[in-house]
Amino acid sequence: MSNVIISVKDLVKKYGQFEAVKGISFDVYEGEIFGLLGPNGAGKSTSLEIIETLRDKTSGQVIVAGYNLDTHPEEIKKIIGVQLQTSGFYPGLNLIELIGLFAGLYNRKVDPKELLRSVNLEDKAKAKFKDLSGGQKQRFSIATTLINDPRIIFLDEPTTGLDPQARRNLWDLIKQIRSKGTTVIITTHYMDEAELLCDRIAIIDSGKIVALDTTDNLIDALVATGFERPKDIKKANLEDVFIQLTGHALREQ
Ligand SMILES: Nc1ncnc2c1ncn2[C@@H]1O[C@H](COP(=O)(O)OP(=O)(O)OP(=O)(O)O)[C@@H](O)[C@H]1O
Repeated sequence: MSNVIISVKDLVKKYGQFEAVKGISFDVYEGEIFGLLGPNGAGKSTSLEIIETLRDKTSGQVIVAGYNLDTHPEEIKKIIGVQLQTSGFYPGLNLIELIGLFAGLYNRKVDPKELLRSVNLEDKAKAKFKDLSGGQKQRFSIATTLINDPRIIFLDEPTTGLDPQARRNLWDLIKQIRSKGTTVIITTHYMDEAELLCDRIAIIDSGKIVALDTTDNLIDALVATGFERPKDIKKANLEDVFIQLTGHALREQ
């Protein structure tokens, strides 16, 4: 049986009279990639930001790695990595300088070259953040979540706006991070991404969890209701064509 690393019970968040999160409960196991899926406004970011200690909750209980959010938020901060909006990075600094800045904030010593190598950006060490491509920016922002050697990282829609190669490359990176034992919590609007990447998925709608299981079990449960998809008559789709023609390799433009 896997260890529970995050336990959320009856979490409620009200913004004034509006209840954005309506009493959700879920556990995340150590070492898994856990997906939060839901339409815009479902309450995904609110829930994540509460667990990340960045937003106050209205009620409920959150335990992260044995630490209660109410009493030990500082301990939680030390063991998590949070992907910041890339707009928050100083655009004119190069990647080595930015890593130095973050390492200082965390009071950590890191080898910037090693960190950049882990996200396949060693060639860009001297490049300014603003001169990176969209995919490179995302990889760099994931690198910054790893600076404090966290046990859990939180990724909020990490592949939005990326091209197919860059998305696949990012999926590989996320799997690689998990293979080292790091727990990953990710929000996404992309079903293919959730299906490929996540061990388990919680589907959130209007502040409630409407389903929580492995992708396989969720699909099997739907099929068991008699649901049948219109038959795919072609064995490939346009994305397959695109990848076949333009290659799998990551673009470093
Ligand atoms: N600071 C705030 N004040 C008032 N209402 C808020 C605030 N932040 C979020 N909300 C509302 O709470 C609800 C949940 O928002 P949240 O950002 O958590 O959703 P989400 O599932 O992350 O959506 P998205 O996929 O669009 O990021 C929305 O209806 C939103 O308008």
